[in-house]
Amino acid sequence: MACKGSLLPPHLVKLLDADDYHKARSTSGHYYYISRMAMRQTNWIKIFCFLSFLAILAWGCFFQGVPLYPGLYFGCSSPAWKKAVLQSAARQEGGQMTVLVTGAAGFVGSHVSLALKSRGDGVVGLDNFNDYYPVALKRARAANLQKAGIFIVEADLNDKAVLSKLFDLVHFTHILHLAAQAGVRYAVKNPLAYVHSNVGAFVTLLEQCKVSYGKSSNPQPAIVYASSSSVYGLNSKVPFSEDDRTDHPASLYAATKKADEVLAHTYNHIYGLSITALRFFTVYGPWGRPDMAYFSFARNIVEGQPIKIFQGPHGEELARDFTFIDDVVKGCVASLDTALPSTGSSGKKRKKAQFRIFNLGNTQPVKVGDFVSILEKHLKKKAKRNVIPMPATGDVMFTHANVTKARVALGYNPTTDLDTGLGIFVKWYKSFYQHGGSNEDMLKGYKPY
Ligand SMILES: O=C(O)[C@H]1O[C@H](OP(=O)(O)OP(=O)(O)OC[C@H]2O[C@@H](n3ccc(=O)[nH]c3=O)[C@H](O)[C@@H]2O)[C@H](O)[C@@H](O)[C@H]1O
Repeated sequence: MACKGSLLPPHLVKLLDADDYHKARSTSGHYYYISRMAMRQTNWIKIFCFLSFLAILAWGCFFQGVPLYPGLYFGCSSPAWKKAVLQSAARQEGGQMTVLVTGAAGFVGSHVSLALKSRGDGVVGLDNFNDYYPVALKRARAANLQKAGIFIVEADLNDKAVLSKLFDLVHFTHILHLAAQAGVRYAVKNPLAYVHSNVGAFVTLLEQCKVSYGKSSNPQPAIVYASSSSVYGLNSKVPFSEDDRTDHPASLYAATKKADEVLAHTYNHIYGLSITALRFFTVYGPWGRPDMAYFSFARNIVEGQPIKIFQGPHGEELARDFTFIDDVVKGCVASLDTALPSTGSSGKKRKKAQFRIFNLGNTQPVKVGDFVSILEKHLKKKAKRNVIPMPATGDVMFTHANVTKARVALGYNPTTDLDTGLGIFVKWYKSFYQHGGSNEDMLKGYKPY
């Protein structure tokens, strides 16, 4: 095929003169000669490889529903994508509803999706797999969902085209909207991420829900979504009750969650969407968020790194109403079960629709120092405590939920105390990130803000 110029036998020189060979390139002073025939063959091989690559890509994108790029959905029109969505949305024996869970690869979203699927409800997930914390953990949660038969549409909620295709395909009876830019402190660093995900995406979703099924006049879905204890902001009256005013947010995160509550009211009022807001109180547990204190403190303690414990301006300890994931899952499922149908149709309200707000807390606030002591006990290792003044990044001094309303309307009854819940978390943490295991490096280099 190719000969080094300096080694060409004399009979080939003749051929070269006859221009049957092509001077291809020069390397360290030597010319290479490739026959024109061989070149043509090589070019055909290249073209064949390139076309095969394109064919495989097109097959993956079209028939397997693989996104070409986040938000760019070739697959949304493909038979395989539609089949996967419809299979995931199909109810099994005992299932009463068909739910779109946004943020399905997130902490709370993955737990509730599995709970719904296990009792037979149809569940379709949606998640943008953003990299606020290591994506590998989200992928691992998504793999659990996939094993249970739950398909996650990989898209940004702001992508109207994807939403519209999804709603054309499936008649969702309920939306559990948990997708959000989470984290109180990171909002000082990246405020627009919160506006994009917590405000923009929520409005995009509400707009879709308001017009959904306009043609067939089916009811719009009922919506249950994640608000936050942070809306109580600088309030001093405890425990926090849903009737309290929420006009003094301490962080931009809290302000976006408050904005969601106000927006939800507007859509409920104008379009008859049935809407339930759930104010979560520092939810923790297995498969949790590595940016949160219980997780990042556990990691630092295990690795022998110091932890920063914030304290108030006069040396006061901060306290949180830490709430275990299993209790929150029960609250989410009960909210879906008790949600009344929306009353609007074709974008018009027919009559007043249900509008609810519930605290989902544990009702037993624990000081951060005591919470660290419980972690130390379960990890069997002392923390290197570094007590510092609370930075001006949006934290509040305490949270404490009154859950009477949720008890009455949802039968919500948190039963897991912090000691029990952290014990379960630590067990999961140690098995998931065990030394020498395949997940050990998952958090390498990650530092929560
Ligand atoms: O209920 C909510 O609405 C929110 O709960 C959660 O926020 P927080 O209550 O702030 O939880 P988390 O970060 O675990 O800090 C716990 C405690 O440790 C203190 N804390 C934290 C970090 C640190 O380095 N040092 C420290 O003392 C810190 O000051 C705090 O006192 C969710 O992240 C948020 O998305 C939202 O859902």
